[in-house]
Formats: sequence, structure tokens, C-alpha cells
Amino acid sequence: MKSFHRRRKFFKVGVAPEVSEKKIAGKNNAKAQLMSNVATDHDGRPPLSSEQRVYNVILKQAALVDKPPKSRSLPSDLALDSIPVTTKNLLNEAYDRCGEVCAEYAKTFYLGTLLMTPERRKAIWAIYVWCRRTDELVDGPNASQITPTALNRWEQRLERAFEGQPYDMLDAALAETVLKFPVDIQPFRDMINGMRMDLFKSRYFNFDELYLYCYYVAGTVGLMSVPIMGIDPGSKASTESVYNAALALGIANQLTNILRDVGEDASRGRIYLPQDELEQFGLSDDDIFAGVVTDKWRAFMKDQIKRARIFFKQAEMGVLELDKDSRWPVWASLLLYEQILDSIEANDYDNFTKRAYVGKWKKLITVPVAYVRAVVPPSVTRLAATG
Ligand SMILES: CC(C)=CCC/C(C)=C/CC/C(C)=C/CC/C(C)=C/[C@@H]1[C@@H](COP(=O)(O)OP(=O)(O)O)[C@]1(C)CC/C=C(\C)CC/C=C(\C)CCC=C(C)C
Repeated sequence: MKSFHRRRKFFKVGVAPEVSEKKIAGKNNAKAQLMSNVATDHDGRPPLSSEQRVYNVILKQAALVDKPPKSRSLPSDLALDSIPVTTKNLLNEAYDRCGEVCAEYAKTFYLGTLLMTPERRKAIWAIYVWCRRTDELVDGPNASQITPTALNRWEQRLERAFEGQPYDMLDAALAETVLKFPVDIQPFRDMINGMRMDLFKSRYFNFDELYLYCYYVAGTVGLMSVPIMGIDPGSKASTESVYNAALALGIANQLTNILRDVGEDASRGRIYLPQDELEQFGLSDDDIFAGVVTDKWRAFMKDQIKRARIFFKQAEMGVLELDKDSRWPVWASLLLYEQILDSIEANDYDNFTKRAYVGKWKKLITVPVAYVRAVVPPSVTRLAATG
């Protein structure tokens, strides 16, 4: 997955050894499986754009909110109130471990989760840990050995967790979470699809292709999180529009991440930028590999930053609709990530040799700003926003 492979500390809970298989085989199968997931229109209609396909996932996810919780329709041996005390203790331990991981790897976000109800916070930690472990498959110590087969096994484990048959403690926390909250499996499967995509794809022809990738690796996080964070009971917004905003935040974060890491990705032979847009600005892969900031590059970057900011703006509207206790961590992550774009600008668009970051003081100021935005009632914020 696109991110900062070498810099990141490795996640200590790891994944079961059997998913880290050495054989580099079946790459073509993975590609075929991925393509069948994303391009299934065989009836002569024009293929859907990535945005339309992803919107279909949103509609399905939003519809789940109105359905009764899965736990109520499960066989009695899987019902939550029939879980024996020893299992409950193990589950509590599992959630505690998820919380520790979250605190270690995403401190600000962890602090924000402490404002949520205990049920929600535990669930969001469980999801965070599943995402982190999934990311670690391609970013962790065994990343060079990851194969399509290993990803298939990871997906089977996911399916089992959703069926109430977790493989390990951390999966058990996820299994209970998805029983309690209206979470659909598709975004989880799609995050694994993002890993598959990274195994065989290092160029993106246009924004439609890049959009799908960003959805897979980051938009999915937004869709997984909203059912846990909850929508404000007083919100007048449609469920789909809130999910859409969550998706937008994931896309905005990932686009920012991509723009920050152009140089680093190029050093690994990867260019996560729309090839047709590079061409429109008179740029090619060679310019990226040369890594020289020219006027053409500045103009191209301005355009890309503008697009990322549009996604951040779209996301902002949705934060106002979230349950009030969930807004703070979302505002904090939104404001902090968006400032990376300012930092790219401050570096005069040199993302080849400089890494844009948000300094300690700016971070310290952002956290209370996020808090104020989270507690100010939505109508006041909206009025303030429109002057
Ligand atoms: C509030 C909040 C941030 C909640 C998300 C909780 C959660 C489940 C996070 C999982 C994150 C994770 C481990 C994802 C794996 C894939 C990945 C690495 C994605 C990249 C993130 C950056 O992480 P990284 O550590 O690599 O980067 P840094 O070096 O620290 O810069 C991504 C770029 C994307 C992550 C995507 C989100 C955080 C989406 C958040 C969207 C919501 C929570 C929805 C909010 C709802 C509305 C209505 C706006």
C-alpha cells in the first residue's frame, strides 16, 4: 500500500505467519480477481466510473443503518448475551490491546477516542487495529514476501471474523464489533483489494484509476468508521451524504499522502499521479525521476493540491453531522492532514527532496481548535461558515 514503508515503526502484534507466504505465485490470479471485483459490467452497458462504483458501496452501507443489528438475527450460540464470562474477559483484554496499539501509533486520535462512549471507542480501536494489520502486510517487516495467496488468506480470515469465528484475539475484537454495529464487510474487502492493486500496479492512467485506489486504501476507513462513530440524532442530512463525506475525507487524506511522498515513491519506482494530467502539464515519468522543481511542476502541483482541498471541504460538511462525541478526533485528523498541503506549498512544491510535515506547535494549536469545532453546535458552525 502507498505509504512510508521504511520510516514506519513496525506493528508489534503482527499477523499470523501463514499469511506471510514466501512463494511469489498467482500474481495474475490476483489481478484477475481484482478486476472481476471492480469491472463486472458484462451486459453491454458502458462501464461505471470508479466514483459510481464506490457510490454503490455507500448506498449498501447506508441501507444497513436502518436494519436491525446483526447480533439479533444470529444463531443463539453467537448472540452477544450468550457469551460466557471467560470469553468476555478475553474480549476485554483484546480491546485493551487494540487501545494500546492505537495509543502507540496514533496518539492524538487515541486521545480523541477517549471522548467517545466506551462501546464506540473499543469498536473504533478494533477497526483501527485491523486496518493497521492489513497495512502492515504490505508495509511491515514481511512486506517483501507478501503474495496474492497471503492476501487471499487474510481475506478468508476476515470473512470468518464476520461470521463470528475469529482466528485470534484481535480478530475477536473485530468480530464482536461487527456484530454490534451496522458495519458492512465490503469496505474491509476493498482495503485488501487496495493491497492487491499495489502488488501489480505502479502507474495510474487517469484520476478515475487513482480515485479507485484511494478509495480502496483510505476511503474504506471512512466507511468503516461512520457506523461506529454514529450520526447525530438531530442531523437532517441523509445517511448517504454522511458516508460520502467520510469517503471524501479518506480520499483527501490519501491524495495528500501521495503528494507529500512523490519523491519517496519515485525512488521505489512508483508514481501515484494521473499520467494524463502529467502529460497535460508537459510532464512525464522522467521528470518525476529527475526530481527537479520547475514551473511546470509547480503548476501541476497547484492543480493537484486544489483537488485534494475540494475533497477536504466535502468532508467538513459531514463532520458536522457526526455524533457530537465523535467529532473531535475527526476534526483533528482532518485539520492536521490538510495542513500537510500548506507545508508542501511552503516548501515551494519540492516534494522530491523535502518531506512536508506539520510542526509540533501547529499540532498543539490544532488540537484545541478541533475541540472547539467539535463542541460548537452544528447550526452555529454552519452559520459561522456562511458568514
Ligand atoms: C478519526 C479517525 C482518523 C478515524 C479513523 C480510525 C481508523 C479506523 C483508522 C485506520 C487508519 C489506518 C491504519 C489505515 C490503514 C491504511 C492507511 C495507512 C491509510 C492512510 C492513512 C495515513 O496513515 P499513515 O500512518 O500511513 O500516515 P502518517 O505517516 O501518519 O501521515 C491514510 C492516508 C488514510 C486514513 C484514512 C482516514 C483516517 C479516513 C478517516 C475518515 C473518517 C474517520 C470518516 C469521518 C467521517 C466524516 C463524516 C467526515
